[in-house]
Parts: sequence; C-alpha cells; structure tokens
Amino acid sequence: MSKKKVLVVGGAGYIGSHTSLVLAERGYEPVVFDNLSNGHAEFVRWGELEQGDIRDRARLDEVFAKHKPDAVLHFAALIEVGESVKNPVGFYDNNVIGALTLLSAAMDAGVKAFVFSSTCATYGLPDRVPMDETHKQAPINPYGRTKFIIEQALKDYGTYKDLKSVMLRYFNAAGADFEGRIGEWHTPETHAIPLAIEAALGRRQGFKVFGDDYDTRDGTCVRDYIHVLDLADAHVRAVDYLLAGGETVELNLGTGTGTTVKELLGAISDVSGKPFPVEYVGRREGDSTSLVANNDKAKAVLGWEPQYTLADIIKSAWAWHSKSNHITQ
Ligand SMILES: NC(=O)c1ccc[n+]([C@@H]2O[C@H](COP(=O)([O-])OP(=O)(O)OC[C@H]3O[C@@H](n4cnc5c(N)ncnc54)[C@H](O)[C@@H]3O)[C@@H](O)[C@H]2O)c1
Ligand SMILES: O=c1ccn([C@@H]2O[C@H](COP(=O)(O)OP(=O)(O)O[C@H]3O[C@H](CO)[C@@H](O)[C@H](O)[C@H]3O)[C@@H](O)[C@H]2O)c(=O)[nH]1
Repeated sequence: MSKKKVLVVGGAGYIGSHTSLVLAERGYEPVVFDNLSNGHAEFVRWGELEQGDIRDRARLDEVFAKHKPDAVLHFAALIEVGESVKNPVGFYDNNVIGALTLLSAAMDAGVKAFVFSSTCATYGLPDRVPMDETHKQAPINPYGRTKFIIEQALKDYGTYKDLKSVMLRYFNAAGADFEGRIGEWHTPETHAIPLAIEAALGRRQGFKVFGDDYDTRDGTCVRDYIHVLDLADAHVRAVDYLLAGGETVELNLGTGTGTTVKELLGAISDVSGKPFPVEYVGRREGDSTSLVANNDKAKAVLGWEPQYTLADIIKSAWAWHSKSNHITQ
C-alpha cells in the first residue's frame, strides 16, 4: 500500500522539521512546502521540498495537483510576539491572508484534514492557571490575534464546509532531536532557552530577563516548556485522528508544569555547568504573566502524553547548540 502523503507547510522550520521526522518514522510521506524565509533547506531531510509562499495561490495549486496530499499541517507563520507589536501588517499578511489562501487551495484540492499551529497566546492574560480549552480567548498582541482569527475560520469551515481540523495550541516549544540532526534555529533568535544557552556557550554577552515585577512566585514570567518531539508526536496523532473521521477540535499542548524565567536559568546553568551573566531589565511588550496548560483534552482525544521533562529539553537543546555554530543574531 502506498504511504499517505502529508503536506507540511513551514516544514523547513523548527517544529515542522521535527514533525516531518516523526511523520516519516510513523509511515507517512511528508512533503515540505516552505518559502525558506525563516526555514533551512538542510532541515528538509525526510521528504521532498517544494519551495513557495502560502500567499501565492498559483504555486499552491501546482503543489496540491502534483502531490494530492491526504492531510495538511500548517506551521508557516511569523512567530515573534514582540515583532508582531512592531510590524502588525506583516503578521496579518502572512498569518491571516496566507493561512486563508492556503485553506482555500487545500479545500479546492479536496483536502479534508487540516492541522493548525495555534498558540496559548490566543488566551491572553490568564483568568486561571492552568488553562483548559474553555478559557476565554482574548489575545493581548497582534500575533495572538492572527492565530485566533484562523481558529475561528477553521471552526466555520468545519461546521459549514467539509474540512475538519485540529487546532493545536502549543505552549512554549523547546528542545531538539536527540540525535542532533535538527534543532531550534531562528534568526534572529528571541526565545529564552536558546538565548540563555548561547550565553552559557559564550556566544552572547549574557542574558536579559524581561521583568521581575510580575505577580508570580519569584517575579518573573511563568511558561510551560514542552519538548518539540512531544509536539511532533501530537501532530502525527492529530493526522491519524482526522483521517479516521475525527471532528474539528482545539487542543492544548503543554506539560501542565510552569517554570519561571529564573528557574529556567538555574536549570540551564545546572545542565551546562557554565554560569553566565544575567541582567534584569524592563518588561517586554506583549508578554503574558503566566501561561500553563491543562492538557487533559489532548490526552483524551489523541491518547497523547508528553514524554520529556524540562531536563530533557535543556539537555537536547544544549547538545544541538553546542555542536552547531549557526548564526542567530
Ligand atoms: N516556537 C514556539 O514556541 C511556538 C509556540 C506556539 C505556536 N507556534 C507556532 O508554530 C509554528 C511553527 O513555529 P516554529 O517555531 O517552527 O517557526 P519557524 O519560523 O522555525 O518555522 C516557520 C516556517 O514557516 C516558513 N514560512 C513562513 N512564512 C511563510 C510563507 N509565507 N510561505 C511559506 N513558508 C513560510 C518559514 O520559512 C519557516 O520555515 C508557527 O505557526 C508558530 O506560530 C510556535
Ligand atoms: O531574552 C529573553 C527572552 C525571553 N524572556 C522571557 O522568557 C519567557 C519566554 O519567552 P520566549 O521564549 O520568547 O517565548 P514566548 O514569548 O512565551 O513566546 C513563545 O511561546 C508562545 C506561546 O507561549 C508562542 O505563541 C510564540 O510563538 C513563541 O515565540 C518570557 O517570559 C520572556 O519574557 C526573557 O526574559 N529574556
């Protein structure tokens, strides 16, 4: 029997490349669609690369006609919260117009299964922590709002059209492939774990903590860091679920454990054995105080369970950053 094909849109990026790896391991055939604006051709190792932009309908039609995918995973987006405050137009253009163009092309090509990279940033400020999927969605930055808009479109397409989707609200993706083939490589890098590791490796001057006056146990923001391979596993399960006739659903993907920035820095110093300078500066615009998942629904719907701890995350990230010398600034 021929393998089922999955179009991995944004598959040359961090989470999409790890998901391609796990798709291939589980017997699917990934095909990556990416404009390489923030991705890396060398991360496309488990399937063909089709270069193109999700805002280019003609190119999308060509790729859908050629590959006839059974499902689409949509990772392609601009992703930095801080940048979205400075450049909202670019975010709406890529994350909303791009996603809607991709959705139309997918539906016209007869695709019925769609997995969307959403985010806990769609919740905004927490009423309660941990947050389950019924928590109100009131994003506090343009990035979160672009993702919220697409979630609503997907719910309407699930109700009124024949496209079923799984909207995966990731908390903070982190860590890397344990064999060190791929890892987190954003340019410029803005995420806490790679920045702190690069500081410990002496590639950056030190680490700046954005705010220590939050209402949390040590004044710094709380996040729920989830291993990228746990995210990848959930995506493959989401494809299985949709191809088996599953209905449209939104699911949190986090571990349920919150870590403050100070705790994170302590854990990174422990793993690396290399202390690094830390400076406390003002808050970063658009940051939420505390984001921690209640992941019961993903466990129930997908039979998913996160496998990796914060120590696994830091060790795998440390291994990747130590051996690779890519430029992130
Ligand atoms: N990294 C996180 O912690 C996190 C958390 C929650 C949600 N997400 C979401 O997960 C998805 C993947 O994040 P990532 O960290 O892997 O980001 P990434 O930047 O590494 O990957 C995104 C990929 O999409 C591609 N891309 C961007 N715009 C495109 C376009 N117009 N056409 C074609 N390709 C395009 C980029 O070249 C890149 O390869 C994003 O949608 C992001 O919003 C990420
Ligand atoms: O130099 C830094 C970088 C980050 N932080 C803090 O570290 C925490 C984590 O920040 P970061 O790693 O940038 O992740 P988030 O801003 O939480 O955003 C990520 O996680 C979101 C879900 O929480 C996703 O939606 C986004 O795409 C993804 O970038 C936050 O409290 C930041 O204020 C610092 O103190 N200093």
